[in-house]
Amino acid sequence: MSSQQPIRVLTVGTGAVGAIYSWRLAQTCEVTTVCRSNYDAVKQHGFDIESPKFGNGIFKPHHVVRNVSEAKEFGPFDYIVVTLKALPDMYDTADIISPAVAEGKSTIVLIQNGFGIELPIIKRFPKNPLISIVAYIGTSQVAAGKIKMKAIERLQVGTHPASVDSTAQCDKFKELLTKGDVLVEPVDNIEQVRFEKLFWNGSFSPVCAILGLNTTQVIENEMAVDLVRRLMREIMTAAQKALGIEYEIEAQSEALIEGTVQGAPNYKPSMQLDLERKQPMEVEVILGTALKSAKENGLDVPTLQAMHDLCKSMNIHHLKKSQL
Ligand SMILES: NC(=O)C1=CN([C@@H]2O[C@H](COP(=O)(O)OP(=O)(O)OC[C@H]3O[C@@H](n4cnc5c(N)ncnc54)[C@H](OP(=O)(O)O)[C@@H]3O)[C@@H](O)[C@H]2O)C=CC1
Ligand SMILES: CC(C)(CO)C(=O)C(=O)O
Repeated sequence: MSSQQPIRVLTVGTGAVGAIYSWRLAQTCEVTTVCRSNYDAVKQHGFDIESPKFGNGIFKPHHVVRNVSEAKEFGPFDYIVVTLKALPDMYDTADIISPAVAEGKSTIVLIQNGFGIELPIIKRFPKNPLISIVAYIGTSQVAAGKIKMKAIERLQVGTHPASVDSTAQCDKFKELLTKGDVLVEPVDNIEQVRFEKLFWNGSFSPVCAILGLNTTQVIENEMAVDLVRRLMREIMTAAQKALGIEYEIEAQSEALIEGTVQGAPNYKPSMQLDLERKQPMEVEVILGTALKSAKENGLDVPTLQAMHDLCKSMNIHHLKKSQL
């Protein structure tokens, strides 16, 4: 990166999360956003963002394009930030970003939920640096280009052991985020962080989604919250085997439920919002990879298996309906 050149960022999948972090990075970088259904709204008016943390404002990216091929004229990009939903059963993220990836040069940044999302990218672009980010944020695109964010925001940022050494690129990216007032928490073991996020995302999210109940309604329903507990226990047991870490399974499950009572009342997880909108849920990266890991380690996880199959069935149903 020369000091004369701006740092160029391409965001692919600029919805709720992509809009927020594109905005924060645009404080120091030249940002191009790939917008799909929100293209016309964003091209004309920019993103209209409401955020108790960052303030309210209109964010006009430096360039707004319809797809990654169109973005190429504004590259080469130092960072390609992926904020698509992680849906490996629906599309191949590597295919989508490939027109903009300069071999060995562009750093690929994943800001997505799920465990194991890095491996297909590393396989396809083995020479490119990779940064893996887990987001704790509540943000939603309520109309095309209109983003509403809740107060709390934090990113856990790390590199992946299977990628080329990406330390320098990761350090620079953390600096850019921090300059945009993002709360950055560096992490050494991103796989552990991603698996541990499944304790909540793999339990509350599918139960809220399938039952159509928010977090408080689930917690107040004895049978529903027991389902959450069983999922948490199975996913924690799977993580113990995969990561070689001992968890206080009972105590940690209860703490997560109590933490939800205090910190996320009446909350609809993103999986629930996806199902309400009849959009695909991130089933494979949230439930499927935990299930696969449990099976590889010889564990019996009946609740996780059933929840995976239920959610996957809903995805297949909505996909079929959308193709009619
Ligand atoms: N929202 C949140 O609060 C949180 C989200 N996350 C994670 O962050 C990630 C992003 O989530 P979020 O921002 O909420 O999702 P959104 O659905 O708001 O954004 C995804 C965007 O990707 C676009 N997109 C999908 N496919 C393509 C494609 N082939 N080419 C170009 N654009 C495409 C969608 O466009 P279109 O509108 O046309 O479908 C949409 O704008 C997910 O992994 C999610 O789990 C993690 C923590 C919290
Ligand atoms: C855990 C949480 C709420 C963090 O932002 C999330 O990832 C989701 O809603 O899916």
